[in-house]
Amino acid sequence: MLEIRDVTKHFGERRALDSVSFTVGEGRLTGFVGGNGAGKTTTMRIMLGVLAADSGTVSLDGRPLTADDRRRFGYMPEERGLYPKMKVHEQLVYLARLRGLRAGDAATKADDLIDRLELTERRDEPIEKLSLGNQQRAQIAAALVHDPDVLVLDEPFSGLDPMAVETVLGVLAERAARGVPVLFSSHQLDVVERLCDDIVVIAGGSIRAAGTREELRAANAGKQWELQVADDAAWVRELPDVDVVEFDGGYVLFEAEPAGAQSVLQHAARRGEVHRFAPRRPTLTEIFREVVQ
Ligand SMILES: Nc1ncnc2c1ncn2[C@@H]1O[C@H](COP(=O)(O)OP(=O)(O)OP(=O)(O)O)[C@@H](O)[C@H]1O
Repeated sequence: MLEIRDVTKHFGERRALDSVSFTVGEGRLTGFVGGNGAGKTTTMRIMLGVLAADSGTVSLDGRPLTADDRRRFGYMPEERGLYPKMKVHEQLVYLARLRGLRAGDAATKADDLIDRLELTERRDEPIEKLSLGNQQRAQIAAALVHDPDVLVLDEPFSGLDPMAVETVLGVLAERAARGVPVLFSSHQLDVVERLCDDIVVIAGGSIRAAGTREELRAANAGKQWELQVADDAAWVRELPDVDVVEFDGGYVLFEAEPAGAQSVLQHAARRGEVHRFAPRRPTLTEIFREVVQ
């Protein structure tokens, strides 16, 4: 498990991170979401040891991280850093060799990733000749080629078309399934919501929410309830302490305290058939809006 605890970082007078703590569990795909300037890149750089924290710790399986541990990390930095003139396969082999792989292994792993990330036809082209989306795939391959023990990826999905997002997701999910903790930042809340086991939300340099997708949705469920009945549900409007938010025939979305909601259910049951009654779970976009305020 990768753990960041109480990390604070200033740039001059400006506090970029304020006592940031969260964990990335083994085999968990963890999405790190936050608006521009929220502190994602700074947090990731500190995890990788590219930047020093003012205070706080980063540990792996309960021990402070060492330089050796970090050699076993796969990192995709915000500033993409492949050699423009080097060919895709050549570049990946070079990086794998730097990380200590033997020539034969490096070549096999490079070719596997090139195939998995659908770059086969670009294998022997220089990076600078690739489209931006394909350069991005090559960057992801570069972070994975030495079979890292931990993955930290800054915006791996930016600039990818929906098909490429699926391809990359598949590759990351495979690594997670082997037990690798995977942390990636993203602005694409729909991707994070669909894919992640765990979600960490940061705003203004502090963590605003963290947990499994379901925990976050349950914790932020608020006071909204959904009711679906067989007949017209206009009567809900007449009840005290209930605010109807949306209404369509037999469907009502309303706000109420738990006791008020139970009273709506009792009314509904007395009147006829109840098809559905449940607290409404917010989407990640709604939670995000709520917690970053
Ligand atoms: N090297 C630096 N010098 C001064 N300020 C910095 C530096 N790096 C980051 N900051 C500031 O720290 C804060 C956090 O920035 P960071 O890049 O970590 O945010 P982010 O969440 O990655 O944003 P984005 O999604 O826009 O990349 C911002 O206010 C930023 O201006």
